[in-house]
Amino acid sequence: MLMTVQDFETAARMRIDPVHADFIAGGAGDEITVRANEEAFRRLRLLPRVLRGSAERALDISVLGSRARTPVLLSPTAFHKLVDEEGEAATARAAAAAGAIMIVSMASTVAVEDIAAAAREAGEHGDPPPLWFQLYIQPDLGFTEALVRRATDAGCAALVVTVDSPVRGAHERDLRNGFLDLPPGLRCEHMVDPREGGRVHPIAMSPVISWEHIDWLRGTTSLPILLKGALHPEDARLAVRHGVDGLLLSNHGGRQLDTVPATVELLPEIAAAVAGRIPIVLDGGVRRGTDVVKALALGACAVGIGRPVMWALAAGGEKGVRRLLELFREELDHALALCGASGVRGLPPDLVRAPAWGPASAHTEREGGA
Ligand SMILES: Cc1cc2nc3c(=O)[nH]c(=O)nc-3n(C[C@H](O)[C@H](O)[C@H](O)COP(=O)(O)O)c2cc1C
Ligand SMILES: CCCCCCC(=O)C(=O)O
Repeated sequence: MLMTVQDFETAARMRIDPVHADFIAGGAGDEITVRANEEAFRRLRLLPRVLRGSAERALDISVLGSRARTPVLLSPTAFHKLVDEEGEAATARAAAAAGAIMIVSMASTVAVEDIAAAAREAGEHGDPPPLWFQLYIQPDLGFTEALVRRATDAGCAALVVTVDSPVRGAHERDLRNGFLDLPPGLRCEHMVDPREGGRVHPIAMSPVISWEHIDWLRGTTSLPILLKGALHPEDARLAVRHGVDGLLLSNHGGRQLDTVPATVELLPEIAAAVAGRIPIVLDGGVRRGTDVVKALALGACAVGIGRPVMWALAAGGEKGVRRLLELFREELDHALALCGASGVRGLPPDLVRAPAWGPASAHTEREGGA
């Protein structure tokens, strides 16, 4: 029975090519940050209040004009057709049914128009939250602008610009496995260039992308823009100054620069830097309802999940992702009830106790003896 995120991973591994499982699980370098994300959540403690709960908890959110029935959104992940023949269309149907925002990856194997159609189909009897679109700004700005227009026309309600990838992270598992390209028959649908008779461009990750490009994008679109992957508080302040509407506080699930801190560890500092001027969504290592509570109490308005969605899709297709999102909902509601909270909004930071991070705890660990 699929009762935890770990169960989905175990089930997925029984069904998919180990090379693809490595692509999903893996990170950059020694994968120190991959592990740090989950470990940081485990180290945090919840300190509940008593005699103040409510019969039902409100889990709905509204962020940058997008309303959702859950604060757990689907972070952008590439190549869903690697693990399911319907790929991102199946994921979108599950997200729409759960009332969850899905961020469509620029590197998706289904086109945004078809993903949007799938979401509408599943949300037919309700009102599904809109999709958001993730973008790597390409040095070819004409191509980038056309893609932004395409995502906008498809109904995407926000742009998530990934800025932690001036070059691609060193995914050593993929290098060892020789997994350097998509298998025949699959392609990044958004990289098909109509100007060049349908040639498929590689996604450029370019170190020349700068704040000027963010200014350019700001002038090109009226959609809300979130930056994904800014980790330094000074960059968070700069984002506000450059007219960015929100942050997706993310270290790319440990797949870009290895040894950067866990995102939840950075959250209080980033929240202080933006001081409520723009909303913060956090991803990286969110595996439990209690993790969601911790992130929201420390200043995020929502959280994203990456690998769990890929495992669920691989384990059970659309039904698998539906079950995963239901599981997060059940766990979140349960954790909130136990915390004496009436919903996901306005959770106070004193709900979370953090051990001393940094040199003091490192010293204690050494003394404990390894
Ligand atoms: C298989 C995989 C593919 C990813 N593809 C993208 C992508 O196309 N664009 C992007 O900005 N981030 C991408 N990410 C990073 C996720 O958006 C997210 O930041 C990360 O997975 C969150 O951490 P988690 O996996 O621990 O939940 C990818 C992550 C994984 C695991
Ligand atoms: C060169 C293809 C880039 C796909 C981007 C996928 C991604 O971000 C990841 O972490 O993997």
